Amino acid sequence: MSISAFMRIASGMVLAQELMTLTPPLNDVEPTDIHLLTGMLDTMTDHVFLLRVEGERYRLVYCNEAMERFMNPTQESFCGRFLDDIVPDPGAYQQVADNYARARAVGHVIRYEESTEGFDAAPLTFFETTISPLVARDGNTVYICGISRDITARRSAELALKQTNERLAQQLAENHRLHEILHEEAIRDPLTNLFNRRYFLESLNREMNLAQRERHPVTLMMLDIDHFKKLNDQHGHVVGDQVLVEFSERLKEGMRKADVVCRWGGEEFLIMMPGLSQEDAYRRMLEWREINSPMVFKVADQRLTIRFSSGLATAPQNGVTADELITATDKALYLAKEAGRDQVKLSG
Ligand SMILES: Nc1nc2c(ncn2[C@@H]2O[C@H](COP(=O)(O)OP(=O)(O)OP(=O)(O)O)[C@@H](O)[C@H]2O)c(=O)[nH]1
Repeated sequence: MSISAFMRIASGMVLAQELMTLTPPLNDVEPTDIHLLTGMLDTMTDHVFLLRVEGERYRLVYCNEAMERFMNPTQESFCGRFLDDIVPDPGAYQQVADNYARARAVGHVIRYEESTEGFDAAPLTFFETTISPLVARDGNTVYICGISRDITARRSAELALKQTNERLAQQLAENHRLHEILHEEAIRDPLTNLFNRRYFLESLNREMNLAQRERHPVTLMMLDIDHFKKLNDQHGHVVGDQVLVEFSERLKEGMRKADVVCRWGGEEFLIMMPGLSQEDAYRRMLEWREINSPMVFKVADQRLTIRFSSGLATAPQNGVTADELITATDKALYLAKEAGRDQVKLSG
């Protein structure tokens, strides 16, 4: 007979003796029942153990073969040792002891997850453990019996799944961010960051339909920097670009949130003002001009002064489609240019 087989039989006998000599007795248990039981327990892959309660300490009096092999590969004597000796790490021991105290307090089976972190000579493994207090007739808990199932593989799979999910969530957020950037780039003019022509036309068509249904006005205003070619010729294209950027900023600052400000092309800007009558839009434009015309910039140590012309047209009186309204606005702007520039003209 091998040493380990002998030890298993001895362990069964120890358990039988343990349970039979209890005062007061645990139950009407026969030694043959115990041998049968330990034989069965040794066929299990789960860890089965029995701890005797000795004051505040727990002494391991039985563990099945699977647990013995796992915890004690050197085959040194394992049963009979106190738990605080088997689990030397105070934090890890406290966790185990807390669970036992909880089971003793509630007086029935409890289940929890634990790991071998802080255990002596055991590889890091995760267990799902079920323990039960065995209570003697006098009401005292004399044993804690338990069964631990190795859930390391499940835990690893769960962890891998969690990590995969986190990665996917990150990827999704990144895709969303890129999508937003692409969308922004698709609707904005790269130099001035104002809305581009395509976005403006989409918005205007939508707004015109809504305005028709709800019977509210939509006013368009077109602005064009006067003699911009001259500015470019005198100061260079780069300075011209800076003027366009600065002019766009001031334009945005002066408009309402609901207004759509667009770079229509070159040095031409188009603004949609939903719900604003021509009179109100005109008044606002004059107020804005008071502050901003002439517009003075300091670009590359030079003081530049620009002036601009604008035209206003309002739906429905100057046009009921987007095309009609833009044409009317363009004509009003042309009138302003024809009249000597640096002014606002109304359509019709
Ligand atoms: N710097 C710069 N210049 C531009 C840009 N787009 C168009 N332009 C210039 O804007 C100028 C527009 O000139 P014109 O259409 O003759 O208009 P203008 O000189 O402002 O004359 P009026 O509008 O009649 O007052 C041209 O010289 C274009 O090259 C741009 O993105 N950057």
